[in-house]
Amino acid sequence: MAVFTPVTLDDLNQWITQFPLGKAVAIKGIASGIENSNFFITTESGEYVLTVFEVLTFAQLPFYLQLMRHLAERDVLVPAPVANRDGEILHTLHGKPAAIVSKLAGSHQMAPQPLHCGAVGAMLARMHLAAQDFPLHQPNLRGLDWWRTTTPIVLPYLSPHNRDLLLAEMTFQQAFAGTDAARRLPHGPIHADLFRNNVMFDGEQLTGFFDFYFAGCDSWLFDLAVTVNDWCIDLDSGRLDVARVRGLLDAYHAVRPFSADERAAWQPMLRGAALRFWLSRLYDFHLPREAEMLTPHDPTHFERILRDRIAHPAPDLF
Ligand SMILES: Nc1ncnc2c1ncn2[C@@H]1O[C@H](COP(=O)(O)OP(=O)(O)O)[C@@H](O)[C@H]1O
Ligand SMILES: N[C@@H](CCOP(=O)(O)O)C(=O)O
Repeated sequence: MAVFTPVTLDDLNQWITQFPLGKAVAIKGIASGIENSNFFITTESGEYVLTVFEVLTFAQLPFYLQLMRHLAERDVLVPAPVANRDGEILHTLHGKPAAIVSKLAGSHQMAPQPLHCGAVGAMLARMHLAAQDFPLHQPNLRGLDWWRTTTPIVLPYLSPHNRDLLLAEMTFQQAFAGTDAARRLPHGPIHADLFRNNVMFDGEQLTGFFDFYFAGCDSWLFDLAVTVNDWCIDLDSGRLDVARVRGLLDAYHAVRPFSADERAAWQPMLRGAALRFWLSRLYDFHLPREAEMLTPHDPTHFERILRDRIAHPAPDLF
């Protein structure tokens, strides 16, 4: 379980008086997160999610919370931040930034079919379009600059075989980022972590995207590559499942058609998206933070995906 900052029902009841939510009746730590301390809370007015932010700062958080509010107001299915009586959505709990958001119905779809992938692709395209006029800017904090900083930190922990892979892929990605096609890619606010465990489904109905705390401005295609690398693969091998890839890409394309530049950038982008999570998992695995209980994600999963994307071309964008 990853609860870095414990919050008791008494703590919560003293704090929640500033919200129009009534008295808190239950609080339960959520085991599955790895970045923040998350809790399901029940109040007299319903069920919500409380997040105490462990890494992101007061200065960075308005981007994420305002983005969620912006999207929710435009009928993109995301948790809506709850404002206190002064209209504020970013708060302080135990000296750390904290927020309450609405709880999405349903559960994760961990065995997605092409139909589920289509629902995710269509909602992702709607999200990209709806965020176009979002006025705040923050870079993708897990983008190329972060890859450059993190590579030398994790390198000493790697086998020679993996060291070669990481260095070669960094060279490839930096060259790709310098091309005109890469610079021309349409971009804007992206989710940047849209894995199966960050989407809720109620049966076959998508009920929402959540966990926007890796969001930032980057190419829309990068967001798509992150999503395809999780939703459309066989989890054991990391290989792409063509029917699910087609379901996701075709549904996205129907809402927001791809450009020729995006088609040209698709294969490098899938590799870059695999590299990003290989790096973060390597970092978390070899340099873990203290937590009450913490289960780091397996880095070899994304090493396999990266090797596969290098060895086998993915289905074309359209
Ligand atoms: N708004 C929400 N509605 C419903 N469940 C949520 C919501 N936010 C988080 N959760 C639940 O909490 C779990 C952990 O949240 P997550 O945002 O992934 O944590 P972290 O940011 O620490 O990685 C999710 O897998 C989900 O089950
Ligand atoms: N999706 C990332 C890690 C982010 O954790 P999350 O639980 O907040 O999605 C990964 O799988 O490495």
